[in-house]
Amino acid sequence: METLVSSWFKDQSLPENYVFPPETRPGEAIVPVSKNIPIIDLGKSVVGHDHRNNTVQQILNAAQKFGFFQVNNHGVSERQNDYSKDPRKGCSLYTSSYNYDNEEIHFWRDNLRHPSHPLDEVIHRDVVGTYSVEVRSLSLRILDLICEGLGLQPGYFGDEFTNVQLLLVNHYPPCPNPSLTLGLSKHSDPNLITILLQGEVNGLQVFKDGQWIGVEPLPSAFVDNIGYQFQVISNGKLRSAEHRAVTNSRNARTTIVTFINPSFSRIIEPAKALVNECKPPLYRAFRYGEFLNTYKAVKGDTEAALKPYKLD
Ligand SMILES: O=C(O)CCC(=O)C(=O)O
Ligand SMILES: [Fe+2]
Repeated sequence: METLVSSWFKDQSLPENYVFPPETRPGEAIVPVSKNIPIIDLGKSVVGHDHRNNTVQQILNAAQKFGFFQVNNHGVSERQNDYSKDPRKGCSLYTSSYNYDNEEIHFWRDNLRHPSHPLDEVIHRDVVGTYSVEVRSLSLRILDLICEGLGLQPGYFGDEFTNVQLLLVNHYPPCPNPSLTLGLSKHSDPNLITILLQGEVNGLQVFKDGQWIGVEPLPSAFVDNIGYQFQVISNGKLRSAEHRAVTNSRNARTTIVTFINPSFSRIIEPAKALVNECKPPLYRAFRYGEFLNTYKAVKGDTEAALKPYKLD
């Protein structure tokens, strides 16, 4: 395994193979934190029909407009999580990305990847197990609220749409030259929906209308974003927004990511209820595993990822 950035960054200037080309590096431009990405109080969705409808509308609007929103009063308990490496259990600790060997330029981050559902594969069962169960139920709750807004039946995303759940920890050490490199380059997430604990250090940015906007770090809130699969299933109604992680020279940043994924063999296609003569399907059916191969091959080219599946 390549050495983690965390173990060598201190006495170094930025190595050549972390310098992004001018068109993709963050540069010196200041990206303001946006107050427009909605922060939704999920507690309100349980106190009566009107509040619930209102929450559904807020989430749906955010998922359509930004592909991103934050939720608080989400029911996930606050706790300090402690993760470690266990090669026997499919838990992996690596630097940059799983594709290190094929990268021309590396990301300024270390990463821990951890299977978190089904639970019999889990280590640290008490801490990671509880966290995973709680975040899973939050994800399914958000999915149900979105289903309600889209006109899909509750539970639409049961079974094979959601049964692979991954937990990743990103660690971005302080960086000697944040303007030249990235923690993660521009991408959309390949999965159905992502639930991210951003912590208190700024760094997540969303690409909206040709501009980068910062996502406000709110330690007690979860950031939620729509993945490619949800864009397809919603027949283009929801957007899988492009985003990236920038670094900074002062503070290390650690984020905890939960990816909710379909199983590899699950057929993904626009939901029948969202397709009719006026709204023909925008995408052909494919298996999730097939998409993942395309996603890996196009190396973060967000246009190219869905291209083979688009119908004219
Ligand atoms: O660490 C972050 O802020 C973003 C992480 C992310 O986008 C990802 O892991 O896909
Ligand atoms: Fe992402």
